[in-house]
Amino acid sequence: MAGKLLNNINSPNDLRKLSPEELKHLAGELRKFIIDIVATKEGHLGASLGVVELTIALHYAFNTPEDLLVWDVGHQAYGHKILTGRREIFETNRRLNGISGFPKREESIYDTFGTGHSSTSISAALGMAIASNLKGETEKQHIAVIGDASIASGMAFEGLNHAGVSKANLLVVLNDNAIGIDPSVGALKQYLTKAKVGYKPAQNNMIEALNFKYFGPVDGHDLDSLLKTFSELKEIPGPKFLHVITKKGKGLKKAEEDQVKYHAPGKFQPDTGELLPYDTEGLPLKYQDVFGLTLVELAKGNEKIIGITPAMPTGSSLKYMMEAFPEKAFDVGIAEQHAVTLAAGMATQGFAVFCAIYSTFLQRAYDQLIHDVAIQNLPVVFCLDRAGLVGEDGATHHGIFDIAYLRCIPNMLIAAPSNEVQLRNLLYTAQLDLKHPLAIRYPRGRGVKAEWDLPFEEMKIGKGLCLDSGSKIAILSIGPMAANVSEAIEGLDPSEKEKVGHYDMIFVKPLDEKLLQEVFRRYKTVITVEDGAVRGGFGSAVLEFASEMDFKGKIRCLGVPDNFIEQGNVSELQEISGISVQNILALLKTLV
Ligand SMILES: Cc1ncc(C[n+]2csc(CCOP(=O)(O)OP(=O)(O)O)c2C)c(N)n1
Ligand SMILES: CC(=O)[C@@H](O)[C@H](O)COP(=O)(O)O
Ligand SMILES: [Mg+2]
Repeated sequence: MAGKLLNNINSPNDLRKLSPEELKHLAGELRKFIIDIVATKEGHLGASLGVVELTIALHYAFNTPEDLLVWDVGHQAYGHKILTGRREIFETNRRLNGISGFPKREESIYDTFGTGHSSTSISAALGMAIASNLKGETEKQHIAVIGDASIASGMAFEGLNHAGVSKANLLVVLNDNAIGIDPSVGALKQYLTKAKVGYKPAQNNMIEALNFKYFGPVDGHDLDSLLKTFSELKEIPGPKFLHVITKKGKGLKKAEEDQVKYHAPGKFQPDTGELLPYDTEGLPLKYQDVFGLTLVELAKGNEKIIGITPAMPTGSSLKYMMEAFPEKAFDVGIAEQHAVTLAAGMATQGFAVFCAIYSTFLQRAYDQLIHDVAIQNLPVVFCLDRAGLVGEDGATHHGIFDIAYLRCIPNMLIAAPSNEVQLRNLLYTAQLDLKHPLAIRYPRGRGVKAEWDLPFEEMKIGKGLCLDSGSKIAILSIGPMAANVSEAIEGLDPSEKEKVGHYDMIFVKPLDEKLLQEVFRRYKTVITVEDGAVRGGFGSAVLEFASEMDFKGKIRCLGVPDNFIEQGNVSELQEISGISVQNILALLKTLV
């Protein structure tokens, strides 16, 4: 499927044998190859299309893998993967047992640093550059490629601040396409926009103020000028910064026109970019939309409601609130730490703040959760989207640690709805008169109910539900695992079924101790099922309480095991983790 030139590129050495004219043809072939594969296998499209020329120029001009190239986030590194020996296996991208959708050290020597979360590249490349100095490798080049949304994050600035007073041989390449997943936000974006249109960077350059030598802006689709610039930059020691202007989705008209949609568009026609029709008729709504639409509904009746998202308005569906109440909904950019403390600040002033963050990205703001929210017992509501196994994004993105990392924080309440109606009612309850911080975790993808927008009902904090009572085994599920458990029970024979009770606990903290005491009295065997890390998670909470109660029966905890789970679809990953319907059914069969 690859074009004639690309077919012969098995490493950057092959690339370096081509003439500048051939490199331009290669760019066309590489772009087509990415489009053809992503069109059928899905994945992140726009970012990789935007850096085709930049990728070729970097590998051509620098001596990779001796020179160390670090990609920020890594969703734009498809071209890099294809040019560094993974062309033949690129169709396994993001699949079970295939290659990762992000750079990964164990996958290739060209992947110098594992990524997935943003804004780490400057610190990582600086670390490598300082290490090279210590080892006396003075010729080595270190390059961080970072996007305009990712560089606005605090961590990137921590890296720049340090690099500016170092002797590190570091080149920061800013890939500025003026968009993240959604349009970039903030004062830095305004500054970069001015720099592009001839603002006098020499007099007023914030990058130079940080002791970097500033170059650019250059057209990131002009291979000749990229090659010339890189060959000059190689000769300049110390921290350098190159501002490159690119277009996200470059080369596929539809992707250029709708950059948000084509960040990761799903399946499409490779020649036209037309999205393949996907019939959603009769399917339940996505959890994210239940969150986004419910928040708007609640905000209509409660003027104290505020919404915050760090850079994921579309992914979290906070966009609905941003459209309906622009003055009360904030996209703060890739700034999870700021988002949490901003929410805390607003909460001190009596607002009902809903901070929508993907579970995996909240990891960034752990101290803020403890220091700024929980110690002050501020009633911020954390809407943790993408909790559980997320699928094809893999180990960097699974939202599996939240229960364990939140459960140990005093004052923190943790809920996990098992369906959309519960999610709505939890959101409703959260804005009534919340006394503590509350995390509501829900999964990626669609819910389970045909009807989701039923009238609101207040939920009792810390109250679980008995879905089925039995005589021998109690299964305690949390969140969306209720559906797997119910289906597994359905797979039992009627005589087996009556032995199994099922409890949808809804709250991890506080646990429904009254319900648990009843369970411990009634059953000899208890199974807990969760879609998060089994160590320290919901099952551990039940074990702790069982020990306090001196429960004499057996407890089995099912959840994501103590190793990192790679990419695959969610069903495959649930099976590997031992929490699929089949896994639960098989266990029940052995126990009844
Ligand atoms: C810490 C963190 N927060 C949020 C995300 C989700 N995310 C992935 S890519 C992206 C936008 C990145 O934009 P930019 O750096 O401009 O790169 P581009 O996509 O334009 O190439 C975001 C918000 C993430 N990966 N990591
Ligand atoms: C690279 C990255 O972090 C995001 O693009 C992420 O893949 C989005 O995930 P969702 O598809 O679940 O919104
Ligand atoms: Mg960008």
